[in-house]
Amino acid sequence: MSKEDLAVYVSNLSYTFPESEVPSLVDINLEVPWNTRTLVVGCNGAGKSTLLRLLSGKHLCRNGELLVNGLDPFAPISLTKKRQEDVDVQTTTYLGTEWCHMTIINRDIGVTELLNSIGMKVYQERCDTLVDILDIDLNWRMHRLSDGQKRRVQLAMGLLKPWRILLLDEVTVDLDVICRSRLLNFLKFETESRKCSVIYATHIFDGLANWPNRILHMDYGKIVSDVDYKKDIKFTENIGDMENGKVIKDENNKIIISKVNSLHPLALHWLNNDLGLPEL
Ligand SMILES: Nc1ncnc2c1ncn2[C@@H]1O[C@H](COP(=O)(O)OP(=O)(O)OP(=O)(O)O)[C@@H](O)[C@H]1O
Repeated sequence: MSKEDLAVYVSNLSYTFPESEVPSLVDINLEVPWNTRTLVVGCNGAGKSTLLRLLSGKHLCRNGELLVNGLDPFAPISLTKKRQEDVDVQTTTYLGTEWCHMTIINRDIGVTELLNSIGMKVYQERCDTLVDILDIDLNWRMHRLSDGQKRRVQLAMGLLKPWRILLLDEVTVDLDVICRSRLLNFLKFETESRKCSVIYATHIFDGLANWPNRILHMDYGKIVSDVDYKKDIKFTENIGDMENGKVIKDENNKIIISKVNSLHPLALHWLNNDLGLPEL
């Protein structure tokens, strides 16, 4: 497959912020196919946001090559030749945590007005779905919302227009477990039903089993592990006399994860009860 036909193609990409002497990304090589969900994992400062922001065209890449949907993400829209099939689709949608702190969002403005301003009527069916799964009340006023409620509005706005590549930068951190799980299901459905891919950087792994196709581990600006979820990972009841939640590699280099103690099912159970919903 040619690099233009991939969702994302990155070759020998290094990036140093203008104010910095140390590179934030070092020789990144990455190919992301269509209809995939990639998780990006790493310590604070590992380079996850920098990578996602470069993919979204927020910073100019000077060292290396970067293509998103076959296009240079930093090139002005007027110079990019969109394919006919992409005319009604956004190439990238980047959703980061900073949105909720913008003054414009924290005004006395209604959710319906905000959604209308970005084309709610054009995407009415998608809008209804998003309002439903994110449990949004269209009468909400932004300045009176909790952080998690603002986040849900951000997600509904960000996901309203269909995108080819969705870059999620830890935006699910303040969602409750039900909302997060519905959102993840929606994104899974999207990637399975139309031409798109999701790259999701997170520190929260509860409820993510069976979601990704691939997991990238970043450290000091480099991709240090690249794991195929189906091929390279196996969950098992227990590994010999090892404690819960341990990880080993077997003789074929497959990653074996033993049973994990998690409070996630309990939280999900309680919140489903609170909302009068059946167990998923
Ligand atoms: N605007 C900036 N100017 C200079 N250096 C920066 C800037 N933004 C980030 N960095 C540096 O780049 C490196 C990677 O940061 P990045 O935000 O990509 O990490 P991250 O993996 O997303 O971390 P976190 O999990 O904390 O969000 C860090 O060393 C950080 O200090």
